[in-house]
Amino acid sequence: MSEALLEAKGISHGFEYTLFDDVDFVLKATESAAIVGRSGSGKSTLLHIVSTFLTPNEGSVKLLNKELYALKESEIEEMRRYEIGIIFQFHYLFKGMSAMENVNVATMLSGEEIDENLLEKLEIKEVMDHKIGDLSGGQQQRVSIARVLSKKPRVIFADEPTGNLDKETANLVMDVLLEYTKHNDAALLLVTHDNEMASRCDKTYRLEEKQLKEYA
Ligand SMILES: Nc1ncnc2c1ncn2[C@@H]1O[C@H](COP(=O)(O)OP(=O)(O)OP(=O)(O)O)[C@@H](O)[C@H]1O
Repeated sequence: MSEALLEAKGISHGFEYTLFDDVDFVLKATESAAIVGRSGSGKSTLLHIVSTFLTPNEGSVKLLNKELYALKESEIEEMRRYEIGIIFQFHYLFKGMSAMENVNVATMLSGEEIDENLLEKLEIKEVMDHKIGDLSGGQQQRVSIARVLSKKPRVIFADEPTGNLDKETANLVMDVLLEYTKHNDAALLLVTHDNEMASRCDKTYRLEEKQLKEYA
């Protein structure tokens, strides 16, 4: 059986009111899972909790066999830099640099070669020498995905990775993310409003009534 890369136990969190209560969640190697739910139900908050960015009010998160919120800040930084890939709506691209220079930063960290195939699949190969600021929002989003995958992360967290893409491009991005996950013994957790993209994952969960329920 595949090993668990992410294990969340008894997670409760909220701000003015409780968003979710006593949530358990496991994600295994090669597995992809989507979280859907109404706007404001707490999907992004849950994603932040399991991806190192927010300590829950209650519960524990084990990521790559490390008890997340017992780690020192420097260990968490290390994990973000080398072991996990984060694709959030706001992407952290360096605006003044070209797309290729941005991806180079990641390959320098991973010690991997730039995967030309990946750039081709994401349909950004032709624009890699353009400055980030000269690319469209959707192109920038795909450059940020190329950069994250070039790092060869073991777990990928994505918040609306296909949010501002047309359907065809969205499917292409999903192809790339799912293929990466299977071929690299990695895991993918994504938050989306797009049921069609969610249904392409191995598992779909809905956050409702303060619980995470798996879709049949
Ligand atoms: N740092 C914070 N401080 C206070 N309230 C917050 C904070 N972060 C999120 N919230 C609140 O928690 C609730 C859930 O937000 P969250 O972004 O997790 O929902 P979501 O399900 O991802 O929504 P959407 O689908 O609209 O992106 C919202 O009411 C939001 O205002």
